[in-house]
Amino acid sequence: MTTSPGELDELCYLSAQSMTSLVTSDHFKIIKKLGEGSYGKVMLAVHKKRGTAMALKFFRRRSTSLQAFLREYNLSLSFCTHPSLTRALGIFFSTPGHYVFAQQAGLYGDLYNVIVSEERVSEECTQRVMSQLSGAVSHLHSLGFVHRDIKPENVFLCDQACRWVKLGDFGLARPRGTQVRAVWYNSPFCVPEVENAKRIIEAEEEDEVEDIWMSVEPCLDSWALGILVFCLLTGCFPWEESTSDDLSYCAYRDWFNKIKQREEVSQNCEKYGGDTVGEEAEIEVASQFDSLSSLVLTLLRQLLHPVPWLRAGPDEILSYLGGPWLLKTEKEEMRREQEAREEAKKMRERGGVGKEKEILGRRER
Ligand SMILES: Nc1ncnc2c1ncn2[C@@H]1O[C@H](COP(=O)(O)OP(=O)(O)OP(=O)(O)O)[C@@H](O)[C@H]1O
Repeated sequence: MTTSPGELDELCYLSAQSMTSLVTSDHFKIIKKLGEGSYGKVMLAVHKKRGTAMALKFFRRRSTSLQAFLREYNLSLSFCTHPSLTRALGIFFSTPGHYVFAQQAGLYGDLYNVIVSEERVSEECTQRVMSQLSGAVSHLHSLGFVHRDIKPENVFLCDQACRWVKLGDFGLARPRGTQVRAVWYNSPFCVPEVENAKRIIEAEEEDEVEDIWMSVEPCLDSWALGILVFCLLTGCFPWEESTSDDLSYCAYRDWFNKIKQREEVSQNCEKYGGDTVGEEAEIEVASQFDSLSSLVLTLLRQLLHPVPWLRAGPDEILSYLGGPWLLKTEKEEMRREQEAREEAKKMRERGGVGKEKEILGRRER
């Protein structure tokens, strides 16, 4: 089923008729602030009659249009039915200063905190998160929407170990095919196809402004998922901005193009006969990807394809789960070996000699 923009507009029109004004404290006990954004803040609250905990999202009326508020609320309420999407709870109202709606609350912070607080998120945890996000984003895409703002701050945690995460913040989500002004911003999450918009910002100073328009397409989300995989595995960004001004991005793009060329040559050899290029020297990976396995590099080349219409969809991630995403460093190998030895020693001391070989064997596998 593909949702037409008209359906969401209709829901917004209907909900606008039943918007009520409330005094928040009459109905909710505010527990604490969960976070804030440019639009306002998000508070953890308990509904006084129902006793249930929920996130109340407050949008300043001064800076938020009613239409934008209702669009985010209705999208979250009616289309975010996947377990890894943050769903609205059917409660929305206004106060003199804010528009407010209630949403499922993630009680364990967001993915940004996980990335900055841990030296490195384990590959198991990365894969757990990415498999859930793959499903959530595919679900949104199947309904005809593109999220357009996937980043660690918008992935909320329902437990400490990221066994259940939820993508939230649908403020920028739009139906596929919507024409929007291309806006460049200084972040690796910003796709390379808006690089021209950066030139516009530069030209603005000289008053030569002509807007560039682009179509909202699912490949915007694929790019963000690729960047997120990299952030989780390495704890840092692959580059500062996805433009020709950024040396690290250029190094990635050069590596990408070399691999592509070699693949094309070898496909032609297979098709038309001739020498294969298997014995050629290995193409050196851009240095920021040094610690990643060839498996995850192949996935990243699909998601972070510089040409938007050749980018893979979010469901591509599923084909790469289960295998290694990180190269094992010598140090890690030694740590594992040491752990196995200690575990085996403990077993010996407890008299479980038979198990010792099993442990060492299991570790070596
Ligand atoms: N449903 C929720 N459950 C738990 N925490 C939430 C929830 N919604 C938002 N938060 C927290 O509040 C923060 C800000 O909310 P939100 O993601 O909606 O705005 P933002 O994208 O950071 O703001 P901006 O609009 O400026 O980009 C989040 O990073 C998260 O930590």
